[in-house]
Amino acid sequence: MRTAIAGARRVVVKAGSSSLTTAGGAIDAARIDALVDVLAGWRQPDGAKGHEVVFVSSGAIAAGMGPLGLPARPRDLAAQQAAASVGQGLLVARYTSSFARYDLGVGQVLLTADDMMRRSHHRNARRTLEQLLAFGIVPIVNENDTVATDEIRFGDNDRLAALVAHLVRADALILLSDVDALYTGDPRLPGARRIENVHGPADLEGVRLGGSGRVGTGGMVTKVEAARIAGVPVVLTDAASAGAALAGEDVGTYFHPAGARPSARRQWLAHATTGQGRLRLDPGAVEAVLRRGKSLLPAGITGVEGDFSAGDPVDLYAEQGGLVARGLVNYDAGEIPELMGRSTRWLARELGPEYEREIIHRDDLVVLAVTEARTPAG
Ligand SMILES: Nc1ncnc2c1ncn2[C@@H]1O[C@H](COP(=O)(O)OP(=O)(O)O)[C@@H](O)[C@H]1O
Ligand SMILES: N[C@@H](CCC(=O)OP(=O)(O)O)C(=O)O
Repeated sequence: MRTAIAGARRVVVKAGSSSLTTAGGAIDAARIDALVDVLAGWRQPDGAKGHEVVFVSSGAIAAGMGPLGLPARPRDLAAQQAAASVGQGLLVARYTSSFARYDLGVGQVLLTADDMMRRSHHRNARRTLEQLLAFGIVPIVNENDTVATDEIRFGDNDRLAALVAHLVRADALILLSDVDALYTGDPRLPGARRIENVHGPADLEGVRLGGSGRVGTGGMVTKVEAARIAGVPVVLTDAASAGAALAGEDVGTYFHPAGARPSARRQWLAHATTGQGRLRLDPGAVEAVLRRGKSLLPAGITGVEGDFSAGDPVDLYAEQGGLVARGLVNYDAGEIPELMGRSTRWLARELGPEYEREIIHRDDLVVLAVTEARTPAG
């Protein structure tokens, strides 16, 4: 029995395109109803409130294929977006009537990677989701496919689901695919064995994470990555096992979270943002940030790259080494060269007391690497 799942009060459940649509590019109404039966049953056990579910649903592009007469999942972005536009409406209409069988309302929430990255959008999305849950609504989340460009798209919904789990501080994440577990290799090939538990990267050594199926994207790679960043217990299984997974039964693959859950702010910084520039750190600063949990001061900076503004996330690199950390910077890129290598006391005396502040405060820093960043002197 997986007690962390059985005892969860708020879960994010994500279903892939392959679990929701038919080969012909239409919504699979029977499978949607079966899934909604499970979610509604879990959401209101014996009519009691207190269980909350946020549902991340893929399938917009796949559901739009049939109505548009597309024989296969389109490859070009404009056609994908057109299909998603048609399919998303059909999907939500289907969820609305399916959940209505249980007197449950649904609310559509469409998010972009950019919404996840911008702190104000992120906060706003959290408020909306919390409010929907407080109203007893089941939020149905998908990527806002029609506005996302290729460069900034999630593409698959696995990472989006992990970020939504952070956003709503869920207790667990359930990823539903067309395969009932992670296997040692593509289960369509002979010899593949089910992996029951993943405690860390060592359990994935030698595992072949093959490509995706007929209509999905990303295959197992994005699911394993989502499980790594979720910060909460994750079960990967198929839609037919959703009820058993929510009950904490031994189905699918259970990814155990690594260590204590980081703060919401650090989870956001590490997984939802991308660095808008780089700062190079001398060995002493690497050591201070990496091992002593200190703020980054101007004295430890040896280089600045990129064009960022105060408040942006920037990546911190060792002088000749790898990525060390990411943080929200307190200065514009153009201001940093004259501060680099100076003590805060010198800066306050020469430039004024407002220059006494750190480049990045330790509360706004998240460590991203431990070993590679060690410098010879570090
Ligand atoms: N090691 C593996 N374990 C399980 N499934 C795998 C593995 N390698 C490749 N796959 C394939 O990944 C597919 C699921 O990925 P995908 O189509 O992206 O799903 P979804 O649409 O549910 O997000 C499965 O159909 C399976 O054939
Ligand atoms: N936002 C897209 C998701 C794309 C996709 O294929 O995702 P998935 O099936 O989860 O790998 C859609 O709704 O079609």
